Amino acid sequence: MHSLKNPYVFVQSSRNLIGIFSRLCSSNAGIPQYETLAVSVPKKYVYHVELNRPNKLNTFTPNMWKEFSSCFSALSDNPECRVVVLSGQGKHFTGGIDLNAFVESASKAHELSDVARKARFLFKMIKQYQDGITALEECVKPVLAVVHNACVGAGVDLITAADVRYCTEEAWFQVKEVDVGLAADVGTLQRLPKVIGSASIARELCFTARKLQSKEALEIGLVSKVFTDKESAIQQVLEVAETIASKSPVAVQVTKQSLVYSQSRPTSEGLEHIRLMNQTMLQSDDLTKAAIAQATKTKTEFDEL
Ligand SMILES: CC/C=C\C=C\CC(=O)SCCNC(=O)CCNC(=O)[C@H](O)C(C)(C)COP(=O)(O)OP(=O)(O)OC[C@H]1O[C@@H](n2cnc3c(N)ncnc32)[C@H](O)[C@@H]1OP(=O)(O)O
Repeated sequence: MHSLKNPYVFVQSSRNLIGIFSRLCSSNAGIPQYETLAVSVPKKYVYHVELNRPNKLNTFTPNMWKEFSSCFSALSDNPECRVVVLSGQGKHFTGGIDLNAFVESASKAHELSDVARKARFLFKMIKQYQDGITALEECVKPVLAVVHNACVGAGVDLITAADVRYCTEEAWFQVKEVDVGLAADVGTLQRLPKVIGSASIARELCFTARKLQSKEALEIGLVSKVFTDKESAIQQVLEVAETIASKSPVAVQVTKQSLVYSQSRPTSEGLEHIRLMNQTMLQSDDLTKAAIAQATKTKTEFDEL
């Protein structure tokens, strides 16, 4: 039926067109665009997310926390994305939270007259910031972080929520929060001890806010590898990402989900979780395809997930 003769059809098709048009405007050939993050696709199935406030040392603004949530949630759902490489543009990986923006946001709480209202305001703000970091952990695709130069404060919160960390020789890390009068509250205190497997070193780093150089970061297991410079780091980490992307997305994504689920739970609960996952996933075509490819020493392609 001609849409002009039927107002309902006309309204619906206009809405569809507006939806398509606004999606086209907000994306670059299907790649979502953000104000504080630059997203590109350097290899098939490999997405590269860069902190993109180089003139401000990639410091975190209120919008950046929100964009972490939207970006990593979108990548988690995007079947064309199998692995994410995370790095920073400009001189440093990140100088941590934008202290000017932070003071401005926190001072809004002081404008409220009552302690309960102030507390509720700050509770919501901290939750939103926490959600931005947790989005990396909740993204079912592996996130490989590449740190160059400074990774301060919120930067450590961010990378400890990633799956694998790499850095350059000049990189350094600092759990800076106590120096700015804060107990870190968006993930470092919870994740760093698990990531490095040493409560003693984690506590020392958090209490003293001392700088941790790349060599020591490698020794304590904060990073998997140290590269000479950023360019070679990105190039080689993209190759790691490509290897991961060539494998069954079912196998890789369920592996991440099981690792994340199990990291803070008893082994028996982790085993039950993977049992429940694999009662379904073992029926996937990927298992047969991968097994045949292994047995016949051939390559195979897996459908998008
Ligand atoms: C609810 C709370 C949630 C999360 C909380 C997170 C807490 C944190 O992130 S704590 C850590 C906060 N960050 C800092 O304390 C970093 C302090 N800065 C530095 O250590 C250094 O500036 C540097 C990042 C190592 C960079 O050094 P360098 O390359 O030598 O540049 P500078 O000359 O020092 O700085 C250039 C310019 O940037 C300004 N600046 C630096 N860091 C920040 C920041 N975090 N926020 C705002 N502005 C920052 C610095 O003041 C300089 O400004 P000029 O106007 O050019 O002087």
